[in-house]
Amino acid sequence: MASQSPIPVIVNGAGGKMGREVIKAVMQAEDMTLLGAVDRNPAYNGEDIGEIIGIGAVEVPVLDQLESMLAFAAQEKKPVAMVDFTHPDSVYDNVRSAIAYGISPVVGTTGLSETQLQELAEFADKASMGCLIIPNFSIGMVLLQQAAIQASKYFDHVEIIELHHNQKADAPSGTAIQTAQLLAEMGKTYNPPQVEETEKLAGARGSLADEGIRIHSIRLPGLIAHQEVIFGAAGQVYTLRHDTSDRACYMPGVLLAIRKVLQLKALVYGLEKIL
Ligand SMILES: NC(=O)C1=CN([C@@H]2O[C@H](COP(=O)(O)OP(=O)(O)OC[C@H]3O[C@@H](n4cnc5c(N)ncnc54)[C@H](OP(=O)(O)O)[C@@H]3O)[C@@H](O)[C@H]2O)C=CC1
Ligand SMILES: O=C(O)C1=N[C@H](C(=O)O)C[C@H](O)C1
Repeated sequence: MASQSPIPVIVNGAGGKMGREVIKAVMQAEDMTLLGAVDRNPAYNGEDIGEIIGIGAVEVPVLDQLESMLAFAAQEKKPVAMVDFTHPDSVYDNVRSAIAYGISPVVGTTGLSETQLQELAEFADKASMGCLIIPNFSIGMVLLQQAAIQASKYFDHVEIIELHHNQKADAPSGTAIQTAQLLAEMGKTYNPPQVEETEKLAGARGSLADEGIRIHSIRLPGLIAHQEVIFGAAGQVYTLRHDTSDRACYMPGVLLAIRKVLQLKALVYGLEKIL
């Protein structure tokens, strides 16, 4: 694995909760090297990212401008990957800039709209660049989604509950939206109405996603990231649940995506496509 020269990696959102985990994972991966760390927080600018995240100096200063980092990385002789864990407001522009500079994006940031995803796919296609957009990097969630797809063949009623920490900007979660899409792709409409419903408080029945699937979002301190997919039928309830207790759970998926993105020439959405 380490016989070839290591993959240069930029981490955008390096000082955030996920960015910090990615820095540690890349530092430990023998086939990768940390080329750059970007974070908009002015307090981090010029500081060693290793010192900031508590692993000791790694000789990589934080830059606060992604554009400067990408311009520098574009001079590399080897293909470079950029991991983005930032914010729904910035991720679209970050991905466009990376592709424009010939840097391959691995995107964990959620909150991209359908239109934005479509535009990024067209942009990556035109540039013949790989781009991975992964709403959830944990293997447990891929397995839950596969189990849900199986169950959807036998159950016509399903709702999703996603539960996250209360620092999360977007709702519903990217994972819940993707789970609903996967179920919708099974070619049926769920939850045929049984009675005429009235919401006495707006939002009581959650948000309505594709094909009649409802998503309920809970935000509380003490939570990290959790999801239930609940199927119901006469006389039975089938519940699938995934819980995260540490953001380290996402790192095998992130490292796999960094390795894979450099082999791609188009945008790919979802971890299940690269396993
Ligand atoms: N795909 C997956 O498996 C996972 C995806 N996520 C997603 O990743 C994203 C980041 O999550 P998390 O690390 O928990 O969030 P954090 O808020 O901890 O970190 C986000 C980082 O991005 C920076 N940032 C915020 N807004 C902007 C902006 N407009 N432009 C540039 N940088 C910005 C923050 O800086 P500052 O502190 O200054 O605001 C911070 O450094 C979210 O969308 C989340 O849903 C999270 C976990 C797993
Ligand atoms: O914000 C988070 O924490 C998470 N975001 C992703 C999402 O929106 O699905 C993935 C995971 O749920 C954690």
